[in-house]
Amino acid sequence: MSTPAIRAVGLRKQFHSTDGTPVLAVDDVDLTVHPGEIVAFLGPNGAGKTTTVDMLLGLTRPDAGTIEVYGTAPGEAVRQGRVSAVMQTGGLLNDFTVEETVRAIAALHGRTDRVEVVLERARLTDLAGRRVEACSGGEQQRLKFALALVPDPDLVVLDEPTTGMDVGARQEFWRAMRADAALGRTIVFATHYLAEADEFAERTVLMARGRIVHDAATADVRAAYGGRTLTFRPPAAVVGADGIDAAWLSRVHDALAPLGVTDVDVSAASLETAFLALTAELEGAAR
Ligand SMILES: Nc1ncnc2c1ncn2[C@@H]1O[C@H](COP(=O)(O)OP(=O)(O)OP(=O)(O)O)[C@@H](O)[C@H]1O
Repeated sequence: MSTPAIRAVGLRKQFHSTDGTPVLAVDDVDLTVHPGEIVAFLGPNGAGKTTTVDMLLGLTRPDAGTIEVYGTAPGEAVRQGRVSAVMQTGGLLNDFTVEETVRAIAALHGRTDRVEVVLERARLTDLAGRRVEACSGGEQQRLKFALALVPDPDLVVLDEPTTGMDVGARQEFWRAMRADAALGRTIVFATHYLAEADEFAERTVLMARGRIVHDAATADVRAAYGGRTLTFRPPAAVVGADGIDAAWLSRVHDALAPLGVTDVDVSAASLETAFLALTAELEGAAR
């Protein structure tokens, strides 16, 4: 069996909040990721995703446990160019163009031969001459992705790379990632969004309160946690400016209760659902 891309055993990290209360950010995490896997770390705010990622990159030292990346200490793997990261925050120089930024980092790595290919992989070739400050948030994240690819790493770690992007930019980002991953790179990313794990990762590690609570094929995690929502359209006559007529809704509740249906929820379609429906409609109309 080849050396695992990541091997963590009994990882633990504790912080102290401002009032001195201990916070166990990562609590006894065991994790093995094999080369070529695409793994999502999924979990709510404060689950411990970023702390785990930081330990993976050698940015934070665990209080207990061990972590190896390709059989060596994380910091060493980063120095060897085997691991790169796309972090939530982090500096890009506003006055540089996209291409100048990539060239500068490529020169530092002694890999100026990689400039064209990484621009292409991050779908930035057409934006090469644009100044960083004129790039959208999504384009700047793709630029960070391009920079991460410069040393041709075996493993790319992304910490919530699409936070703050609109749906279109998110999809563009993942298109670039997916094309690159198809070439065999190992990818680990942290996200809040089940949809991102669902679309992109073959394996999902679900974290909550510092622990791994589920680690399985994404399809299985979806089946266990995704749930299903049944939606229906009420007749127009019961929908007014203030929403659905309360008496009518109460009759719906009464009718459904004997069937064992609970948590009947009336909500506006999410932005994502609405966006996808709209684009499908537009594509349909264009055909
Ligand atoms: N430097 C720090 N000092 C004190 N507490 C910290 C520190 N870093 C993280 N924590 C705490 O550790 C816990 C885990 O945080 P972490 O950032 O790893 O979670 P996360 O899953 O990445 O969350 P998010 O999705 O919000 O980024 C949280 O309760 C957080 O407040």
